[in-house]
Amino acid sequence: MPADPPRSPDAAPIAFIGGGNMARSLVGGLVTGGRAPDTIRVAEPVAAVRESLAADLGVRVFATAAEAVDGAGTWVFAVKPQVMREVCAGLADAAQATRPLVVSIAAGITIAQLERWLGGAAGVVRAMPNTPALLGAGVTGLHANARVDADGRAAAQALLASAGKTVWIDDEALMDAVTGTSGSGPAYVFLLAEAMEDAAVAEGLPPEAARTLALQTILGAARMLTESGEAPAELRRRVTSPNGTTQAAIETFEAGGFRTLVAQAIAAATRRGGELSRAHD
Ligand SMILES: NC(=O)C1=CN([C@@H]2O[C@H](COP(=O)(O)OP(=O)(O)OC[C@H]3O[C@@H](n4cnc5c(N)ncnc54)[C@H](O)[C@@H]3O)[C@@H](O)[C@H]2O)C=CC1
Ligand SMILES: O=C(O)[C@@H]1CCC=N1
Repeated sequence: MPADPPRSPDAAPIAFIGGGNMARSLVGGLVTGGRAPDTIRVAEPVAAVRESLAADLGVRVFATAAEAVDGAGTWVFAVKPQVMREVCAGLADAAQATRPLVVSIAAGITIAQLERWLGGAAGVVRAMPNTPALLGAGVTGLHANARVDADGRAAAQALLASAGKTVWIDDEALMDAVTGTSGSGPAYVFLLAEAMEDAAVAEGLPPEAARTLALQTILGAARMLTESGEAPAELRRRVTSPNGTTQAAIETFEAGGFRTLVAQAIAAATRRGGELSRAHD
């Protein structure tokens, strides 16, 4: 039997407001990392989601945010940008009374907005994780306002580190670019997987073989990218024999404007972050 992970029963309670996909990934990472589940309080209005969080992870669940934040020193806002203003307004009195460390993972929503909606003068960390957090293989960009002290920054970093790597971003204006690169980024790789699989089937491969070939290629390439210490361009060069098959494919990608298209896609996602902020102010 493997040893149980170290437990931290004395850890100060942490509250999640919103118990959807990203919250589940982050809470799962915390529990796997050894945080006592009964120190995690999750507010989630959908009963079925609430019950499955409690059953799967052993965390304490509540129907309302006000109940979940009671006694918690860190509040993680994991609701959609559309409802963030209303959710914050409902907690403003409690925020002013208890001055929690606020962590928001909502795309686009700015620290100034969060402070304003919470009644002013809050220590806020804006974080942008991504779904591989579910496997502990995520990456999160983090930006803190000046009201967050070193302990608060360390606490926020530890929280997100349970989901994977963390990167501090000094300029909050760049958080939408983080969203466009890594927050939305897993979907770009999934799209590539779909396209490779479809193309393989179009070349005559059986669907099951096409999926295995495409997915394992992406996994192997991702591991080489992260484990070899080599630059992506160098790894690509080693696959590309002169006048070989890879060269034929890469020339086709380049002629089709692949790099420009990727840049345009990330720019569109980045712009949408700003639009979400303005639309839900
Ligand atoms: N899904 C992703 O890949 C990523 C999402 N995000 C951000 O995370 C946030 C949540 O996204 P998801 O987890 O994907 O959405 P989701 O829809 O799975 O989860 C949001 C949850 O909030 C709950 N909720 C709604 N109103 C509430 C309220 N008043 N109080 C408490 N909970 C309430 C909903 O019932 C839902 O379960 C969004 O702001 C999104 O921008 C950030 C990084 C990546
Ligand atoms: O698509 C979205 O708006 C969210 C934020 C990053 C990933 N999913």
